[in-house]
Amino acid sequence: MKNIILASKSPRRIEMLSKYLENIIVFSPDTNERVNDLDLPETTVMKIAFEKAWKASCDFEIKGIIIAADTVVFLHKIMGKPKDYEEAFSMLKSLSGKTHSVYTGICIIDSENGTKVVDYEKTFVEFNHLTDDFIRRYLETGEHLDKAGAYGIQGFGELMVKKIDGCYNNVKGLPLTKLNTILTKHFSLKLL
Ligand SMILES: Cc1cn([C@H]2C[C@H](O)[C@@H](COP(=O)(O)OP(=O)(O)OP(=O)(O)O)O2)c(=O)[nH]c1=O
Repeated sequence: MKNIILASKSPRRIEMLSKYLENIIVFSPDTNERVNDLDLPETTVMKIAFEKAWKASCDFEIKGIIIAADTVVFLHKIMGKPKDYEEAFSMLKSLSGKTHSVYTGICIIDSENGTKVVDYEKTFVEFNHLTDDFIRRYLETGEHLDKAGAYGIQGFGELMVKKIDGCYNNVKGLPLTKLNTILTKHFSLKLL
């Protein structure tokens, strides 16, 4: 059995993958996640996921199947993790009462034989109308800090969601169904 290396520091990605694969090795590559406003969200997430996996394949001495991902929220523009309270507030205000999409790019590289696959998943999320008071109380929880679009669907952010269309785990940062399909098809590895 090959080593499975998750190139991520995201606790959600670690938890989701560990549910299916024992003894995954976690390595967090040092990458510069630069977003160009003019790029398409799908191109952006696939490019950043590739950079994370590629950097891990270059920098990590242990070889194996490397899995990396990147998530953004998209509504008229790409939203990554908010840099401060004001940006988080304005992100949630702009998402209020509307449907946005969440894109996660995934990249899998077998650093033993060079096989590489890059893909993405898209999920639509419709938000309720959010009052300024609700947004302020939500931001007080601090949950938004390390999350694209300034919310976590798996946490208190669930109170904002009116409807979701697509893969739930994709919103949390790892589209497990798509990942399983790719691992089975190209890497002879089944999650279950
Ligand atoms: C929209 C949304 C995002 N997120 C998270 C998933 C990602 O971890 C994060 C977006 O940041 P990313 O840059 O995709 O990932 P990361 O910096 O957390 O981890 P790493 O680069 O080391 O793999 O937002 C949620 O947990 N819940 C949500 O509902």
